[in-house]
Amino acid sequence: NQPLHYPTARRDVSVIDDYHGVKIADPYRWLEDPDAEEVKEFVQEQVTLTESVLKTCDTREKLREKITKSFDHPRYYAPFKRGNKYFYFYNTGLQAQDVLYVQDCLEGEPEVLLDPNGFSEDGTVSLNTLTISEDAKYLAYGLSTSGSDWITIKVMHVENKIVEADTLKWVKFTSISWTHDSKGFFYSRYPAPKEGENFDAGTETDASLYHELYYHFVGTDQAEDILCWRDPENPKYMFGAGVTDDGKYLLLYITESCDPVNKVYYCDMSAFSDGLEGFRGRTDLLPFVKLIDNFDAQYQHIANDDTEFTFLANKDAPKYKVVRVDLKDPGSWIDVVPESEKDVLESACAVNGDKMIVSYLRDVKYVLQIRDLKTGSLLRQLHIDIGSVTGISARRKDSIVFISFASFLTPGIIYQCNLDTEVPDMKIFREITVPGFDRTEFQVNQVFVPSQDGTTIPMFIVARKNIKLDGSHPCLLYAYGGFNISITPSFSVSRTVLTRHLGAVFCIANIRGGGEYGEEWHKAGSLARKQNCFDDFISASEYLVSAGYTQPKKLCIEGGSNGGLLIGACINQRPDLFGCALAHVGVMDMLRFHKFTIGHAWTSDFGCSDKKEEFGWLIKYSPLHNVRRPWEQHPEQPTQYPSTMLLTADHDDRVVPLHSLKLLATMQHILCSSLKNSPQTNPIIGRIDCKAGHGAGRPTQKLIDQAADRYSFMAKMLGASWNE
Ligand SMILES: O=C(NCC(=O)N1CCC[C@H]1C(=O)O)OCc1ccccc1
Repeated sequence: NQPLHYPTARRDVSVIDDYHGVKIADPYRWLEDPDAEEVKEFVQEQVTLTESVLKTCDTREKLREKITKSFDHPRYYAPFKRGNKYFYFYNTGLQAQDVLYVQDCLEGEPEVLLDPNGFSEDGTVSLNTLTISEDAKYLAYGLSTSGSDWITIKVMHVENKIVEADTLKWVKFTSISWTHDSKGFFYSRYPAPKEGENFDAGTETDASLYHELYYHFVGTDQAEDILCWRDPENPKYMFGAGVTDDGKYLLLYITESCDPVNKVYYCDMSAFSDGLEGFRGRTDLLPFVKLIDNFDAQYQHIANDDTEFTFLANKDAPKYKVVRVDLKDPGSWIDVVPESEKDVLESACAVNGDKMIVSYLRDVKYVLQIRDLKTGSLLRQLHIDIGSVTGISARRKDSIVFISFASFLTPGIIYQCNLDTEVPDMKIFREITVPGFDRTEFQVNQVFVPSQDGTTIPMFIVARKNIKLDGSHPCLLYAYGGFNISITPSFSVSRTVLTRHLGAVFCIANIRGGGEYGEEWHKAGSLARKQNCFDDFISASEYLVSAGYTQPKKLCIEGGSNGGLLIGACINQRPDLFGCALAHVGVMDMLRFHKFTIGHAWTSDFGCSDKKEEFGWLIKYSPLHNVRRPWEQHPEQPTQYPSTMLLTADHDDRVVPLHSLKLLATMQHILCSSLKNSPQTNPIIGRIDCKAGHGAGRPTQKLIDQAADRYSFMAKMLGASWNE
């Protein structure tokens, strides 16, 4: 490929920070201001460069066509019952956003209740959250614009579909929970950010601090909302509230980071003679009792029978367990379902009055059981194939529950399970089929790969049947590795097109930092041990080469967000091991991430450069600070960085675009532009989207276009050929 003309970005060598005595230059600091003309020019130049490269990727239009065709199939989501109505989301195939339907019974005539596609021409307004009142009288929903985390809450009257005047602004990271009198709901918000002229919510990078819990009465202005809780002494604290099934208690969850730990306070609302009316206009907060007032563990409410509360918890149980406490005797906790030796207790949901559906993760595959809510004893194993339970739609009062399932070769099945019958049947309620996808052509296997320190890392490998292990296959390896998040089997439309038409092998490595084996696995890939994530991913890559699936120049690695950090760190540490790298919305400046939007909440996995010891961890792998010329590092075997695409978007206020912009400028400077005949001939480019964010709510067309761009780039750089 002909040498590219990279834009030259100004280097402000005067910006030098002192971290505990260590001087660190940050010449692209100016790229941190999204409103600066110079930054907009930098972005535009990168967009032009990237478009010039993508034009040469000759599978781009074929991929766009095939992915569009594959996407064009009806997609149902599990129904959920509220009051005496059923609700469900459905997409005919290529609709930008899924549509909410309502019906009087499962066989009833469905009606469109809420169609987010009507909120914008280009589908960039999405439904971020939705909660229906207990009697199904009202629907409260949060709309997000251009993929930003900011939402605006609206209220709709379900019966006549009239949207009330209520408009709640500056809401972010919230649950919505109605009081059972349907007079209003609890929600969380931030103070309004300073709105300069033409303020474009979601492009600002200000830190999100001082979260507050409010109660909104339907039919009133937000200004009259009742402030229920806040904690100005702890600006990082975040508040989530939920009304218990009996309508009696308000549970307040307090978190201060992304660690699976939270405080639990409760308020007995039955003590209020007239609901929250009595609190109108008052300035004191709601009277909460502090059940758990520390961050030692995570507690998630499952059910309560008056003062007897059942929680899913990880207190002294890194693989989680079900516990119970009586509010009258808050010191004595009992185990209802003890922690399992091997399996991670992933979820527990009270159903059919006296039962609970629990899901376990066993070597990254799901196990589903019905247990007695009181005693925890096992009643029934629900058989499911290798794959993921992607949703359990059930309430304690329901005897009919819906279980959503998907896997690498199963686009989606919704099972209907009647818990009243002796043997609960798992009947197929809906099944998603993808045009042109024939599962019999593919095989999935799971291997366990030793990492550098001997830890075995699970990896799923999806390939066409009977491929020769001759190292000839283009291979796409994906991982995440953080925040206690488990990457379990899922179906991907674009991936099926890659395996079908480019002969690609697709792999997911369940590296440390995730939740695959519980809290120990998460901690083993965090803080001082974050390097384990990179070691695991490199070992997984080396396995794919040594086992004959692929070879370095045919191996593409991909990850997003914390997974984008993974990609950035790995191409710095082993530029020789990969032919292509795709890093989505990566956290790339590990010394400054905590200063922007919600980044301060991530110090639980990363640490913080404000602390000397933690600065020592971060400076060693921070992508932005570890770009070096491989041909200078190892003159004996001249190598270069893989072809690299950094993807970001202007309204990403989860991981602000400055991370990718600063890394892009740094890589292009060090590796590409500043040397005349630089050995770096593999392109280093950025795909910067507009009216788009971190990922949630992305409209179908943008999903397709991005997939066509990144995978046609991959195909060209790996030399993969198209077979019809
Ligand atoms: O920040 C996150 N989640 C973590 C997240 O989005 N991360 C963590 C690292 C970068 C990015 C990612 O990997 O998607 O969600 C916001 C939130 C809500 C409630 C309490 C705390 C925080």
